[in-house]
Amino acid sequence: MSLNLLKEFDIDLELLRTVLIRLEDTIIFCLAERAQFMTNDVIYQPNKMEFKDGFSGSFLDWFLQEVETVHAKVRRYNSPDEYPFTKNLPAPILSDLEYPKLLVKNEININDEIKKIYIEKVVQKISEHGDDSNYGSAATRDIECLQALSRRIHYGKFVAESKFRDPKYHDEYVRLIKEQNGPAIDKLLTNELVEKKVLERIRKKTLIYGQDFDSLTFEIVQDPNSSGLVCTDISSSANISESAKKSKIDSDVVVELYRDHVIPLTKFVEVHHKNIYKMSAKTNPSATKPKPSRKGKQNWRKNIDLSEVEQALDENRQELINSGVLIKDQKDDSLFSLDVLPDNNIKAPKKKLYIDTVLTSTSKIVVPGKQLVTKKALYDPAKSKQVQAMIKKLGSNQPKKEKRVRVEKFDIWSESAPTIPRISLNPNQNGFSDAVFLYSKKKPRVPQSSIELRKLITPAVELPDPGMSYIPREEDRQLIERAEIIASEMDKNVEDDKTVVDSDEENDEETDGDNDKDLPPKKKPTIRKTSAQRRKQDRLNKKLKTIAGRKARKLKALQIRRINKLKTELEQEMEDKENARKLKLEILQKKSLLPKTKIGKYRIKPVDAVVKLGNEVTGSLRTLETEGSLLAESFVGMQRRNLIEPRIPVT
Ligand SMILES: C=C(O[C@@H]1C=C(C(=O)O)C=C[C@H]1O)C(=O)O
Repeated sequence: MSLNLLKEFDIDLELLRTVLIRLEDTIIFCLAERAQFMTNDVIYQPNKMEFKDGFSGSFLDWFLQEVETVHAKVRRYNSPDEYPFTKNLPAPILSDLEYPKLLVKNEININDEIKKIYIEKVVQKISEHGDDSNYGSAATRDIECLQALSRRIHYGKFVAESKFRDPKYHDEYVRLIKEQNGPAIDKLLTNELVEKKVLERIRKKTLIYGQDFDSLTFEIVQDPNSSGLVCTDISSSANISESAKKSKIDSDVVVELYRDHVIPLTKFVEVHHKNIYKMSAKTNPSATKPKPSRKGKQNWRKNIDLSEVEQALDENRQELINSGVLIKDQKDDSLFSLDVLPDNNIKAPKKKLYIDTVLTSTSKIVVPGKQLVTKKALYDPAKSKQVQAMIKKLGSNQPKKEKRVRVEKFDIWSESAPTIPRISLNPNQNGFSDAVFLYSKKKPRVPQSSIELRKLITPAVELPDPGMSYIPREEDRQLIERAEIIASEMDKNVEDDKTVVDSDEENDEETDGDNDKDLPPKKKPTIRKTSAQRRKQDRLNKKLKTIAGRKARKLKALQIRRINKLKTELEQEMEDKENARKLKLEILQKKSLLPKTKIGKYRIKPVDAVVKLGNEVTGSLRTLETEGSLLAESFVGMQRRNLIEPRIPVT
């Protein structure tokens, strides 16, 4: 039976259940009708067909949109029990019908979920897989099935409203709604006995409606309670396997559809419909307890102020429109998510940071023992183009390159320093890096501490020579005088060396300057000439060549002579330097063996021999006192041996 919702009626639960039972038949017959056709999956897939009106979606969606547009225009969806699958339908072209306010206003619509389940789970089970091109017929049956399922499931709103008003459970509902306890509301709404009956009835109906009636035998008799006829003693002559094969639709599929989808979705709608009261329970407790109506149930609302309920419903409606589910019903992980994944768009900066370039060391100075700077990193004039051009120009009279010698690693603390062959530091001959190599491998001169020296040549306590306090021995004094002469010579030599080295450096600068002048001039850009100009130029060039040739030969001979002369001078100079260096080393060697003349700023003043002359000795020799003081002499001796620093006594 179907309710006329335009009329006020008592929203009685049993009445509502009869509507649901009636809808069972509709659904079973619609499914049986759809089962005539193959699945024709292409009608559910978007963009498989080209629509001339530019629609982009599936064939079924297009069909639904067109059908529901017409239904919307004739205000089908103003009815509280009708819900469209298509969004943004046009407004009715007829004036609105006035429906009694049975339900609080709400927008709960789960048709998307219903369509998804129908296409993916129901059609695939009631129809044979394949494509029979009956796209229009199949889609028409689909729309009938979808609309019947949608009505049945959304009837849950009426069932919920009816149960909420039941005085026996009203307070319990209000308490659970205040607590927003969805599961408890679901439990209170559930009636397992009714659900069991529904499934049994579905099974029977599907088996009977679906089977072949010709094989049935039954009595048709007058209904004693009405003028109608009824069937009795129904039996089937077909055997079981035959009847199952001929059934229009598989009863298991329909029972499964109700058990797993229709009943759960109906209760989902009931719970959500109940929840939309939650705001009223919270904000206006009095509004939740309906006052007993003086004129029976029909007028019970007239005594209650529902403005707060309306406002709460509007807020909930907005939540349901936005997300289809009330926010309080959603779990935290569906509302919030942690972004723990790395963001791949952030690319490491490719460009080297300026600070890194500033901080990287570009020094070419090699720390001895550290990783040598590679040859490439160092400028090597022997390899530069200009030098190569100059060498070519001056012919092959260049001094032969000395063989590059590598020395092995050695222990710098070993007693004997390895003999390192002398290698010229001229970058043209051995390569600047070789020179660096040698210097970095040369045994660093370990300064001998003066204490060690003293151990070598002076006893810890210098005993005064016999007669020292009076007159030193002749040979001793001569030795001291000679040492002083050598020391003064050495100082003089050091001065000379300084001047010699300076003059050498000046010479080097001069020759370098000369070299720069000899470098070949930079190329000038060539300008294209006419043939006459070229011929004239050739003639000129020939002339110049002969002149230049003569000049060049002269210049070359001069330079070659000059080279030889330079070479002998250079060798002589190198030899002198070598000798001077050897002499200097010898002197330094000898000097290093002598105790330091002084430490600190002050020299030890030479002490006159402490001796009494003949005319100073008076009186008896018995009363003669010793001259000088052993302590003082030892003190001066320690200063002389650089054990203590000579100081000027502060008086
Ligand atoms: C519809 C009702 O509420 C629930 C839903 C049912 C259904 O969808 O068939 C059946 C019983 C209840 O669990 C009802 O009580 O009749």
